[in-house]
Amino acid sequence: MGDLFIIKIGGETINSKETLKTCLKAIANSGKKVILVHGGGKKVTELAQKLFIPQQMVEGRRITSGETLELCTMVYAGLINKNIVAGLSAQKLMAIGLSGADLNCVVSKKRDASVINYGFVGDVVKVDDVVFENFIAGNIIPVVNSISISEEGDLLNTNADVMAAEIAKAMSAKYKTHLIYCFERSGVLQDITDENSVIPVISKADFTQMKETKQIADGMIPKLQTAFRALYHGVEEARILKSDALEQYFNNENPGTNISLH
Ligand SMILES: Nc1ncnc2c1ncn2[C@@H]1O[C@H](COP(=O)(O)OP(=O)(O)O)[C@@H](O)[C@H]1O
Ligand SMILES: CC(=O)N[C@@H](CCC(=O)OP(=O)(O)O)C(=O)O
Repeated sequence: MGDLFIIKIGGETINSKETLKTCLKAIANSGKKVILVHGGGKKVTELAQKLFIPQQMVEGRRITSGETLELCTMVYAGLINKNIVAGLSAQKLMAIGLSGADLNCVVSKKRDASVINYGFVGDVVKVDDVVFENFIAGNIIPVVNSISISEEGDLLNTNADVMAAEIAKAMSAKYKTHLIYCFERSGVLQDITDENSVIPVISKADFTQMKETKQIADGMIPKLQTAFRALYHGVEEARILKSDALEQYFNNENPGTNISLH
């Protein structure tokens, strides 16, 4: 079985031209098969502020009104997605930008509103592995944003970590999949104020305990939840690291935090 790297880049990475370029360069230099997944939540939050559209996040997930969904679609599936495709093109790589709606590649179901009403937020129910396989086989890097589509054809906002993990799960029947979350910190930190407190390996029990003590919070919650789920469903490796360290990762230097089922 060949290796496939599902690399997810988040808000801070996307907002910094330099960091984004470093990341894309590391992908190009690696010569590996890659699916790139991105969010961009911070850009949406910034723009929403300018447009006076109030925003609310619950455990790292955005409560998405109709107006916010429009903004998310414009930002994730438009500006950010095309910038990344252009950045890969600058590295002489062929890339195609995809939302879940394109070729119906990631189908989701609107979240049940009975406990918390998240609005137009979708949980992934189906990933079309053949669509991704065809691009990869043609040496084309799929660049997937966090807009998905429901069975009824409605666009929905999906957390980008969820998108990445679900794609990794779906591809693990054919590849040894590696789920790599790149973000702005050095890994999962024992103490959020201390960049040197990276936890090299985190287990489910550690996560549960650190969530309780609030040492792990906000956007780190979906990253770890989805990573454990992915490992449980056949993904070979899940790791959280600083975006600048992607090259070190490809050089087998084990930067950041390895997520372990045990
Ligand atoms: N223990 C922790 N270690 C590292 N980051 C943490 C931790 N707990 C909470 N976080 C927060 O999680 C954030 C990452 O989530 P998020 O902002 O959604 O990133 P991204 O946009 O890259 O997905 C970090 O910026 C940090 O503020
Ligand atoms: C439902 C939900 O929370 N969707 C996310 C999608 C973007 C995202 O996940 O962006 P980052 O990876 O940069 O955080 C949001 O709108 O913030």
